[in-house]
Amino acid sequence: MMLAEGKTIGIVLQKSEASSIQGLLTPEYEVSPGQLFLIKDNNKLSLARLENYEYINEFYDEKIPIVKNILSENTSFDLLNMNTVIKAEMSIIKRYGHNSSPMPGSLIKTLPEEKDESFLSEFYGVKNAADYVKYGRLAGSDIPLLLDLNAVTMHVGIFGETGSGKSYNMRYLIYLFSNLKIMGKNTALPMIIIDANGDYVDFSNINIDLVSGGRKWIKKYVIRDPKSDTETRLTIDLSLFTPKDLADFIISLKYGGNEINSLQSNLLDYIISQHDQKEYNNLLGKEEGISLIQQEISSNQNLKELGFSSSTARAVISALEIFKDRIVKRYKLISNSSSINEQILDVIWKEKGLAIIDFSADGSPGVDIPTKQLIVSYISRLLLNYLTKAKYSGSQRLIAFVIEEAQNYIPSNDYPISANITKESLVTLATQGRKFGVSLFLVSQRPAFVDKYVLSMLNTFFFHRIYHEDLKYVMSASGGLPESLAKGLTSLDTGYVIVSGLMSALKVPALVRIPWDPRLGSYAGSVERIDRVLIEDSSK
Ligand SMILES: Nc1ncnc2c1ncn2[C@@H]1O[C@H](COP(=O)(O)OP(=O)(O)OP(=O)(O)O)[C@@H](O)[C@H]1O
Repeated sequence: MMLAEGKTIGIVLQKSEASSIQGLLTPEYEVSPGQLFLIKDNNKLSLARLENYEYINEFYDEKIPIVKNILSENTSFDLLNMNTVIKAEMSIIKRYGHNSSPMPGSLIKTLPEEKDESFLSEFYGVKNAADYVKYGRLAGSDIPLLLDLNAVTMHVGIFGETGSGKSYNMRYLIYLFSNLKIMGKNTALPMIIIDANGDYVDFSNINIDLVSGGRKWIKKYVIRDPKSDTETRLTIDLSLFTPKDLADFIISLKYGGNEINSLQSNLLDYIISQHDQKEYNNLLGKEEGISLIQQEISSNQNLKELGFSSSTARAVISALEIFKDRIVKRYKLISNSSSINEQILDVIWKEKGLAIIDFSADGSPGVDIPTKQLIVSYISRLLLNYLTKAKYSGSQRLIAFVIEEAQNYIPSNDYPISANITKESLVTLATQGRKFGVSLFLVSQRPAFVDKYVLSMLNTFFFHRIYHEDLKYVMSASGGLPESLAKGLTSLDTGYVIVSGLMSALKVPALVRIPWDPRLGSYAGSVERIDRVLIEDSSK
């Protein structure tokens, strides 16, 4: 079958190295770097990406006196217009059933308007386009990019500066992954989302219909008293942590999360280690339990021998007091029957569920970063335990874990936040996840501040407009982008994204437009238009 083609807009004039060609395009057609075109050499079709272009005029040559003359004439602009063409540099990124590069004289064509499944299968060279998720539109065309769900466990990064459209993109992805149709069956990707700013909470109530196509279970978790039956209080189970993790956490909480006094932490580690793991929730999750531990410290005769001074002991007792006030009394975070546990993960798997952990100021008022880290670490451990057990008992499962503001959980060394409790468990998830069926989606405004090792384990990227300082990290994490796309990355319009990596059926980085859908667009985290807010009637 012959692939459909679009309008002819230019001609190839020269072919250089292996996949590089030069051509002329009509100036009537607006082009942008990174855009894709079909090249037709007799009956051989190739797909090419526009790398560079410039508008040139036939009079453009400073040495010719005519230029001076025409510039003083009124009609000069018309003249210039008439004789202007676009000189384009392109590279061939795909050849359809042949191995040659287009010869001079080949036609340059826009992508066709056609987008039925047989066309898409042929265009991308895949067996059956219906097995893929149709995402956005290739820039300058109506053709969706096909995403391969099979590569989702190779982890995904979504990066872009504030306001570049990350949350909208994530909402769009959640929407797509919530309404999958595979071999005629409705299904969805089970997901747990760390929602930093309440960007997804509406999916659990007012906009539940957008995500319930393939799901039978959707829940929002908060760290306060639930206000309605669509909310569940989040509680966690401390027996998943080691005494060292807990000691570090409790001591660091006292110092705002950024410092650990190792003597104090060692002392508390020693005390917690005296107890069975099953007791941790009763001991550290209840006021009485904490009093018991405090007494154990103050009455322990061995501490001096072990090298701990009484002032260290007093400091640990006061750290436990802070932990009690905040984690136990205020957040009521710890429970033997935690509200997210392996049974719930099983439900999330079976019902293709969506769990939204609302870390916004509304869902988790006043909750500090160390506590959020404890929760993220807890969920990572739970996920790995659950999926590992499932795998060893012979059944492959899959749960995606979306982490917004990833720099707070797996910071690079340059980022002034310590995150020992999450870093290790997330690195394990990233490395082991593929085997056991975890798919990490890391979302961040500042990829430069995300741990390099974890960045290197992501294999699919959605790059929105990024800060100049992040360019270097983005380039190295993604294994390089073609210059045409890289140079536009810091000025990309909102609504455009560069998709690269294993999930993309195009195999090479592509510039994609994410269509705006007002139903997906109105949500808690979106910025209101200031001008509209200002003219709203304040007496209402
Ligand atoms: N695909 C799109 N098409 C048109 N407009 C868009 C698109 N995506 C986002 N926008 C606009 O850009 C605004 C910012 O988008 P969004 O909130 O997704 O950015 P963000 O990168 O998540 O920002 P932040 O990091 O501050 O959360 C949206 O409120 C919306 O008005």
